Amino acid sequence: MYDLTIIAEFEAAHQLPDYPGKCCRLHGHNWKVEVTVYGHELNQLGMVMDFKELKAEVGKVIDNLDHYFLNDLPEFESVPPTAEHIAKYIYDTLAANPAFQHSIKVRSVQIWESPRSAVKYWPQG
Ligand SMILES: Nc1nc2c(c(=O)[nH]1)N=C([C@H](O)[C@H](O)COP(=O)(O)OP(=O)(O)OP(=O)(O)O)CN2
Ligand SMILES: [Zn+2]
Repeated sequence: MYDLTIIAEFEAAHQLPDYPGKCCRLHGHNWKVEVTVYGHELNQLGMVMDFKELKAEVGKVIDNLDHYFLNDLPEFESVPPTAEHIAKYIYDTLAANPAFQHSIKVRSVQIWESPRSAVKYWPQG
């Protein structure tokens, strides 16, 4: 089995309305996103998947978040845009992509809100 990991970044603002501290105010982060996919079959190039292709698929999801006020997006209408919910949104969107439903699957999505704080999401089971 092979795990492939790529790192992407986006910039976005959010606020956590019920948060008992300064994060209830509008502020932004440079979010770092680590996506890990896995597979055991290698193609004729000796790759599970070209990093370039993986970055492109992740980039399509990140484009939905980049330079937005996350609270305004439909994805965060009923849940707050915490790192937990953002990680799950990226995971679920990638996992719904046919490119990741056969020999290559999404293992986890880790979101870094700052160099000292991260959340990793993967489904149970
Ligand atoms: N589990 C989570 N905890 C917090 C989240 C989150 O999404 N999941 N988010 C926040 C806020 O967004 C806040 O912006 C970040 O808080 P914090 O790490 O405290 O930010 P600082 O840059 O001030 O970090 P320091 O290390 O304290 O300087 C809060 N918690
Ligand atoms: Zn924040």
